[in-house]
Amino acid sequence: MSLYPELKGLYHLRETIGSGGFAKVKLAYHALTGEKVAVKIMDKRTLGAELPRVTTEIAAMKELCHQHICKLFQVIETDTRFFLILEYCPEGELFDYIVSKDRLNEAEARIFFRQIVAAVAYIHDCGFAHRDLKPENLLLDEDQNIKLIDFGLCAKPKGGMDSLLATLCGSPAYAAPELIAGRQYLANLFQVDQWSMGVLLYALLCGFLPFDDENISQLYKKIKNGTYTSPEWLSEGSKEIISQLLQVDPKRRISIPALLKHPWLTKSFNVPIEWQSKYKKCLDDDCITELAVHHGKTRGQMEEQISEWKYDYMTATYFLLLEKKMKGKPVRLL
Ligand SMILES: CN(C)C[C@H]1CC[C@H](N2C(=O)N(C)Cc3cnc4ccc(-c5cc(Cl)c(O)c(Cl)c5)nc4c32)CC1
Repeated sequence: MSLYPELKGLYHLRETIGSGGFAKVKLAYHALTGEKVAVKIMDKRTLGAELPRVTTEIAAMKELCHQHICKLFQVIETDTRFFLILEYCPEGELFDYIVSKDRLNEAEARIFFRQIVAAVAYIHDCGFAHRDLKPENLLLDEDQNIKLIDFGLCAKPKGGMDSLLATLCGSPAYAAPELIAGRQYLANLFQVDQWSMGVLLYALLCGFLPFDDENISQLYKKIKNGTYTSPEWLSEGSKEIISQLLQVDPKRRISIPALLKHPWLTKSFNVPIEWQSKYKKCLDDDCITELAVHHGKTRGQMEEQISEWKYDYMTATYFLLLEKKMKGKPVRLL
């Protein structure tokens, strides 16, 4: 009797590979392709007040499709549980990688940080702010590429623009000055990710945090004043980009467009960061053909069904066939 009958025949569950907060993450094999996936299992009873984080994460991940963001393949909801079927990242957390190497040299930190900036540029372009960027939320795939996870705290401020304007139309007399500032208020919501990337880059290059203190109010004081020290091994270039990210005033903090072409990031690459998604908008013919043959449907019927993006088993099978193709494996269902 399988513990999770909802997965029977669809996914072959293996060991637990991690747990975080209100979730357990297990390795599994997608039955039709044999591809490895990560299954994030959450029990609705223990979620309680955290439930909105799950619906936020699912809604956000359904809209995000990028080479440096952990892909959501399928959502299974029962009356007691959520199952998120996710892209498997065998090399685990970037956090553990930094700890294992004490700290990274500039060249290695640059490779990782370019991928992190690309992922953040993409989610900002999609209208989302992640708001929880840290090494624990950056995983590594089999080629040591960055995969951003955990969208439970992300916000879609642009979506908030309407409610922002509604507030002003409603009772402007009670609206705070930053609400009236409107555009600037929204821009600042996105700037929080730049600050976190500054802390991230510092951690990559130093192996410890710029702002740290056992006493939480001392820690807040350091953050609010932006006071941190730079170890002697940091180059002038590294110190300069970190200081542009760790600007206390969000208006003075470097913007994503400026970051994408910053000399510290383009050094030895000599090209601005290619942040756009490498996934094509149109459907992949080989995958559609293989799915149509396997399900005894026409290509047209298959394209119509996939285009509904129901995040059901069919969506997962399409994405995993595409993963196989991108890894140079045969586009075949078992
Ligand atoms: C401490 N964290 C907040 C949670 C921790 C849970 C295990 C996970 N993991 C590991 O710790 N390995 C060691 C292996 C591993 C392999 N592939 C994974 C693929 C996806 C995810 C994942 C986990 C969560 Cl909580 C998500 O929200 C999303 Cl969108 C994705 N975790 C994976 C994962 C890393 C993060």
